[in-house]
Amino acid sequence: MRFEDIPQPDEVARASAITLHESLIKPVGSLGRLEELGSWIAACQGQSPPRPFTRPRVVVFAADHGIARTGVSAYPPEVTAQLVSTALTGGAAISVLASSAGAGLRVVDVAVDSEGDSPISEFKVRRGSGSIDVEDALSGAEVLAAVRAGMAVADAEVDGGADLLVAGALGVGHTTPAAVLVAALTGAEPVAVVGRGSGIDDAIWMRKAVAIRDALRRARQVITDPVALLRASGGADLAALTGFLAQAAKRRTPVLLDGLAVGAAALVAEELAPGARSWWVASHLSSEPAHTLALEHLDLEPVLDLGMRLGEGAEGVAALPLLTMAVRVLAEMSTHEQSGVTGPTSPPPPAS
Ligand SMILES: Cc1cc2ncn([C@H]3O[C@H](COP(=O)(O)O)[C@@H](O)[C@H]3O)c2cc1C
Ligand SMILES: O=C(O)c1cccnc1
Repeated sequence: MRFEDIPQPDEVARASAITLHESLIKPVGSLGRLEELGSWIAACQGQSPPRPFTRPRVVVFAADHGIARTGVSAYPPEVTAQLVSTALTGGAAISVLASSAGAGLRVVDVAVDSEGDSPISEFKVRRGSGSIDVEDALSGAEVLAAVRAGMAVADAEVDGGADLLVAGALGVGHTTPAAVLVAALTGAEPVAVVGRGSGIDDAIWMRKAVAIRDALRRARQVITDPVALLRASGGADLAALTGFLAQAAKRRTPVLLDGLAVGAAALVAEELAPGARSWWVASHLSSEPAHTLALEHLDLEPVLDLGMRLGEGAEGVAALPLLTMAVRVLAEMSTHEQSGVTGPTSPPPPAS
């Protein structure tokens, strides 16, 4: 599986937004990163000024992980299903943050270890995953089903009018496979990617480091094949996120990336769909060390550094209000000409 011909954002629209910024009533460049973000959205939409968002959507992929049974998380595996229910009824961090930022929330159960069908389990590929220190996370058929599920959700969201996507993941234990994917794709040593996840103590940290070392040994055998890597060392959430991020790019839809799990999937998605990263912005730098490595590898500069380490889309949606501001600046601010405000005494330096 490979995504050919990922389109690129429209550089004419980006240049036009940069020129528009120079004519607005503010010293040139004075809105800093907001200017760059606004121009990026103009490029993604292919028009300057860009349209303010009408349907931003947070999509959170939920899954359990076999490795969690070996004791690599601060919380027991049943918490995943409980968190999914809470996210749906409005009490989770992402429920509150998405609602505050004016974004709709969709939770997709791709492999939660729970019984029965529910409206969010349409794309469920299995319950949990294999314990990646000793076995594959998924079968060959399951990994393809999960990647395709992510693609189908991206298509459904874009067809439903989503004009900005935020990707998130929820699942006890997922910082372990995410760290393994990052180490595999960046060449980092196991110890450099072990983070505190959900708040683990030193004893759990040691177990997690061993699990990551053992899983990485297996991962390195399939390093050149992104789908095989997801099968061996990922999980259904990470695979679905990979499909989601690649397909969003294919559909010319900008995405705000979340924390470690999404950063790891983004690394895999860029391997499968070269150039897809032009459609993504890193919202926040997680305090997970592997997240820093993933963003450096992707050459993505995080917008925020608030000391968050949560995932579940919360880190991703945190930058949405800033992105909304960035778009509205271009769409609504007056130019010197419109307002009669005198421009600079000397011509502005060329935009960098
Ligand atoms: C109550 C609660 C809410 C969360 N929201 C996100 N996570 C985050 O922590 C988990 C990953 O960390 P680890 O790999 O250490 O298990 C994931 O569920 C992730 O989404 C949560 C974790 C908990 C416990
Ligand atoms: O960045 C993440 O995705 C993350 C970090 C800590 C715990 N859970 C998730």
